[in-house]
Amino acid sequence: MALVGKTAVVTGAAMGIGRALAEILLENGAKVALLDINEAAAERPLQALEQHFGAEKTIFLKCDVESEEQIRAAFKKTVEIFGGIDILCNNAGVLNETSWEKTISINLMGVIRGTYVALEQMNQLSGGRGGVIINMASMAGIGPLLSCPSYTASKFGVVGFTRAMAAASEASGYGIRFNAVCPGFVQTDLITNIPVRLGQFSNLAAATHKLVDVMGTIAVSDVAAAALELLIDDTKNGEALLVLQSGATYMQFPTFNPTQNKPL
Ligand SMILES: NC(=O)C1=CN([C@@H]2O[C@H](COP(=O)(O)OP(=O)(O)OC[C@H]3O[C@@H](n4cnc5c(N)ncnc54)[C@H](O)[C@@H]3O)[C@@H](O)[C@H]2O)C=CC1
Ligand SMILES: CCCCCC(=O)CC\C=C/C=C/C=C/[C@@H](O)[C@@H](O)CCCC(=O)O
Repeated sequence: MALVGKTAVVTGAAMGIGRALAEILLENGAKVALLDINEAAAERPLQALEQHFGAEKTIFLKCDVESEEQIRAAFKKTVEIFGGIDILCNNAGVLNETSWEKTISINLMGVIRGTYVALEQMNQLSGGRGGVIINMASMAGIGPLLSCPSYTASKFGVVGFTRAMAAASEASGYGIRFNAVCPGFVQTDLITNIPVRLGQFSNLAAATHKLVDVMGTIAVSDVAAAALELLIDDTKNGEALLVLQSGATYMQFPTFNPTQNKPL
């Protein structure tokens, strides 16, 4: 899908990966609604984006992805201003093993909430224009990260939800592609103060730091470039794209043959 003239919504867009997603969308000609719970953090980046791409190309909307009401209001405003929604990047996320219910509510339920509300605007079966939904998962959505079981569960959930929605959309004719991005460690605030974020698993902080050292970190622009590939390539649906220092790789998952009741 060519991005020129399209409208995108990015959650968690005030900083980190979300901000980079907004930037690459704008660079490729899309209009972007930046949603975030943290209005103050969005102020400067928004000004910079407005200066660079034009104030008419961006809008900031304060939105907590834990609230279906706030998501619906933000999407409604986006449609009023930009005329529709073609792209949703469900990116907002936290790492907080102490508040594990909040971690699931933001990282997994936030993706599901955002997707279901977006369907009301995007689904071709209900008058929408179709489009693409990108869900920000993690490498921890493919293989478990020992120090953060709840975060891992949330990201496994995001990958599973994305693959199931891709199949549902294809079978039903929503006209929407669904893909997940699965980065390794990325240089953002989320990987600072790791022991505090790990809560009862803080004893495993050293093992996690060692993993960061071994794997290295990637830049937010690497993640945005991988997401761009999934946005523009119309053949990609139900993919989980692993993004590491060595490059991006499409994950292969085991398939199951129900007639033989065994893996293929
Ligand atoms: N940094 C990393 O190493 C990796 C991050 N990810 C994922 O990428 C996504 C973005 O993370 P980063 O940019 O690294 O984190 P970050 O902490 O730099 O940015 C997260 C953004 O989400 C916003 N946010 C948090 N809770 C929210 C809520 N309830 N509603 C709306 N916005 C909310 C924050 O205000 C912030 O602007 C997350 O889903 C994270 O799990 C995935 C793999 C690796
Ligand atoms: C402090 C954690 C930040 C989490 C932010 C992320 O989403 C980054 C995830 C990055 C890497 C995940 C790696 C998972 C690897 C496992 O599947 C396994 O291959 C490694 C097992 C060893 C271990 O868990 O230490």
